[in-house]
Amino acid sequence: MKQKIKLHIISLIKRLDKVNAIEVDSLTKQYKKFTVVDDITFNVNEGEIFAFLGPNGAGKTTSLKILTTILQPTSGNIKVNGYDVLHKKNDVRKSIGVIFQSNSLDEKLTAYENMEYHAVLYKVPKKEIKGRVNKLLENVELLDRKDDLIKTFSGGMKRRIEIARGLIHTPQVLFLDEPTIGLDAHTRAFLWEYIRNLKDNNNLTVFLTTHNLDEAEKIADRIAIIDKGKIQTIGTFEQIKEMTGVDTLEQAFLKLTGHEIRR
Ligand SMILES: Nc1ncnc2c1ncn2[C@@H]1O[C@H](COP(=O)(O)OP(=O)(O)OP(=O)(O)O)[C@@H](O)[C@H]1O
Repeated sequence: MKQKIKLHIISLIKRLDKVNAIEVDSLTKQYKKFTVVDDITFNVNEGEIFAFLGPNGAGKTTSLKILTTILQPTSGNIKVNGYDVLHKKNDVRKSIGVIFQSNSLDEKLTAYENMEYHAVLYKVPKKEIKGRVNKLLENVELLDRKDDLIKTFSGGMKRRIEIARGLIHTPQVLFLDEPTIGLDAHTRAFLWEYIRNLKDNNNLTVFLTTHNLDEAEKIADRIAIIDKGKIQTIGTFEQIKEMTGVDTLEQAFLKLTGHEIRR
């Protein structure tokens, strides 16, 4: 309850002060002498879908891990939902949902049990758990499979469960690392629509990484093109096309980086 009130107050302050959901100032991450993320600065507005578009090894996952408090930056100031990621780790964690590339579901538990376990971890009030789990399973069209073991699910179904699970504690910002990688066209389209609906209906802020040009174009409000740890440009699809004087995101990427996104 206390946490709910706190989140509500922060959301009100944000609206009054127009505080960004994510603020990144001069973020750098180095491993020994190798700079993986190179002095990047950007903001994400509340209720915005923001995509980090770049090839393998560009530094997308590393950035996402820093924003979600899993990795420490070498330098830079980062705030998520108004909380500093270095000094207010727990507050950041409570206010976000994170879905990683690899499956993190327990294969030996049912869909319902996986969701319930997560709800307990995130201290969702006991009497609200059943309702929330069922609603989210319904939203991802898997309510009829709630008592089936995860090991019997397809890759696309698992991804839908993971996203639903990431929303169980009603986070304000959802982080998705390559949300539709390896999925068939139908599941991809379903998830794109689902993510857009979350933004439209719940004012959820979404930060996603992708190397899929189509994905960035279809669902992102703004796109940051990242290559070799550096942000090359940030803007809407239309702005990026205009800035680069080309017709597609693929051509814009080539023009900005000098190489294709798939190397
Ligand atoms: N612990 C580590 N030690 C050294 N180098 C690392 C470490 N983690 C990542 N890297 C390197 O940092 C670079 C960026 O990796 P990152 O995973 O952030 O890229 P990415 O854009 O998310 O690509 P992908 O989609 O392939 O994950 C890569 O060259 C990777 O090898």
